[in-house]
Amino acid sequence: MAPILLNSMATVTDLSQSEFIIHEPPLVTDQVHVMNPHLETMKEDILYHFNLGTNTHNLPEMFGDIKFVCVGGSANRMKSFAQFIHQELALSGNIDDITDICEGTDRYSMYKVGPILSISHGMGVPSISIMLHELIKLLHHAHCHNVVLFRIGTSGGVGLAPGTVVVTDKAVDCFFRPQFDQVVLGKVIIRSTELDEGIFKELLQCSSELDNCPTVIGNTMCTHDFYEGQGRLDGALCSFTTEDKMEYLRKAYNTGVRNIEMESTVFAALCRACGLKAAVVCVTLLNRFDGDQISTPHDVLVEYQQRPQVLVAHLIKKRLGLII
Ligand SMILES: O=P(O)(O)O[C@H]1O[C@H](CO)[C@@H](O)[C@H]1O
Ligand SMILES: O=c1cc[nH]c(=O)[nH]1
Repeated sequence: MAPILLNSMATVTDLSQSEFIIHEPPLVTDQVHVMNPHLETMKEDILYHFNLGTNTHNLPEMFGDIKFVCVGGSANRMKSFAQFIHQELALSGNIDDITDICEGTDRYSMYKVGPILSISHGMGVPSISIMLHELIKLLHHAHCHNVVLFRIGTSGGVGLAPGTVVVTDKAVDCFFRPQFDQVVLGKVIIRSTELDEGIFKELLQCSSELDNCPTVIGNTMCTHDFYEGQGRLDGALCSFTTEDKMEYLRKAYNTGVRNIEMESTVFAALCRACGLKAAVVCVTLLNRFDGDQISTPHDVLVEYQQRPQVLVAHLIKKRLGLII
């Protein structure tokens, strides 16, 4: 059956017309678009996994000034990013006083430093997807505008030296398609994963102003698994040969894929569908043509993980007029 186009305000009845529905996003504007008419009828919205809510918290007062949101898998990374950006912006106060806004739940951690929100999202599409639904509603309830989102993460490199930062051009699925498929009421909704060209070019320019931050623009493949799903030979299961793996990686490389991680497609799709500008900035921990195990010493991995943070912090400081 041919795909049909679904605009953002289509009703559920439209879903019965096709197995495959391509979701048309709104134009990116300065507003956060929540694409859900049901929200307007709710007396209260409980952001359960953040332990926040519209009746229990003054979201505009708490978050109304947010301009940048940085997300990454690990709670510790996002805490250190909050402390790092606090120092970079030379804000007053002690970095040890930056507390987890979501401390009432252990699902995600959230830190606010001036106009920057730093949030952990766990591993994989379902985990970041839940976080993003609540984050986008939070930004909406807080009346935020002109917000840019960054995923600052780690990845496996495809034909790149370990430690290279990849700024994502297109987030692609494991068939190398720039799309995210969401099953809704038993039907597949296809959403575009195109990212904002302006921001990834700005990030590339920022990288050229930094020492020790080798950066390329490339496609990022998002998988639903770290082991077999990323063509690793070292999982508890493996159903393919070394040659099969190499052929898949070569195919990926030839379509423009330069790194592999586990959240970029849904991140790009949800941000785009809600009119938010976004960028994916992930460092490579290894070159997958050379192996599967991450055997790099811990201190080197820590330094690699800081590269996306340094790059995004540089862009934020430029945008805030703190450096020219
Ligand atoms: O570095 P983070 O953000 O955790 O992301 C990457 O690392 C995890 C796998 O180790 C996956 O979630 C992958 O996307
Ligand atoms: O190979 C890697 C490394 C980090 N994260 C991934 O998803 N894959």
